[in-house]
Amino acid sequence: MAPILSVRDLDKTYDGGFQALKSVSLDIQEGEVFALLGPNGAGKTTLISLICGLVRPSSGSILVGGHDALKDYRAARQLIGLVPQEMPTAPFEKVGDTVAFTRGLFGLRPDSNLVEKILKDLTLWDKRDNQIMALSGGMKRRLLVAKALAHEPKILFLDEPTAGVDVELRHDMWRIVDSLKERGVTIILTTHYIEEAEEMADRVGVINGGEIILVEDKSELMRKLGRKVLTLSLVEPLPAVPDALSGYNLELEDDGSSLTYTYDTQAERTGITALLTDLSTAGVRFHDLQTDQSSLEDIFVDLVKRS
Ligand SMILES: Nc1ncnc2c1ncn2[C@@H]1O[C@H](COP(=O)(O)OP(=O)(O)OP(=O)(O)O)[C@@H](O)[C@H]1O
Repeated sequence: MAPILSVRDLDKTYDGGFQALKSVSLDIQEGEVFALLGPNGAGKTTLISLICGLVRPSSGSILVGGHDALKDYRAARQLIGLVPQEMPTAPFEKVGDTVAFTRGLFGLRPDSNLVEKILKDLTLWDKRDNQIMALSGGMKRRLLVAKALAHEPKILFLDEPTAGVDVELRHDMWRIVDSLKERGVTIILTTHYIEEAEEMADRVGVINGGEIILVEDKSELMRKLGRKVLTLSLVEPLPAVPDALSGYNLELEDDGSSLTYTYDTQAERTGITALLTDLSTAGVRFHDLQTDQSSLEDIFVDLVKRS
């Protein structure tokens, strides 16, 4: 199936001469949740702004649902909902009105049933007659989602949806994303929270210095994440790994005083029980042991450093 969003060789150099994006290519499939991770200034907002038509690319192409985002801007933009980080609307406007108005901006007929449904889904229905300024921070975040959904987009961009919010609202937002995904909405979110990508994404992309340095299925990343290291502090240092233990993925460290065993937590058998038995048979004694797990965060930090 053709991707719902296709970005090719996208470059963006801002007026001052700063190159914020370098030859970015990315395909997003319909219905997937894609998390774009990157440190501050990596180019995440620039990429979203280009796709949403808020900023013009220096070169490259963007196809949204088959429409050229530059030549056929209106058709492309109609398919996109954008949830920005900040509330840009007037504080005196009423919650229900602002959602209805946003729909109108896309040239669509008023649809009070749809507005009601969106507000109910986002638990804002009770607040429909409140002014925006009377909403809590969490409600304002939900209103941003409601506004972005008012024209029934097929693709929803969430720019840092849970930056600076409490745990409860973060989980709320995850549930909202889940229910949108169930309805077939394609979701692209930027986040600094690796945990968020782990929780929600089908695929993860990492951007750094304006370049996409990795795009991978989350399950594949989780497989890497599943690596664990068992470190045994030995009673007597060893000059080499005993031959009897050569079948294990073992390494000697700290001048032979610790032995590390790397294993896959997702594997059916970790091999730990057998290893401990074989260590005992080989007369290798230890006085302490610990396990460490590489997190997606470690992988991310490592990738960004290397690039
Ligand atoms: N209008 C602009 N003019 C010049 N440079 C800009 C402009 N907008 C962004 N930049 C620069 O482009 C780079 C990428 O910025 P961008 O906002 O896309 O990063 P980001 O990944 O979204 O960062 P953050 O996580 O901090 O939001 C930064 O170095 C930024 O200073």
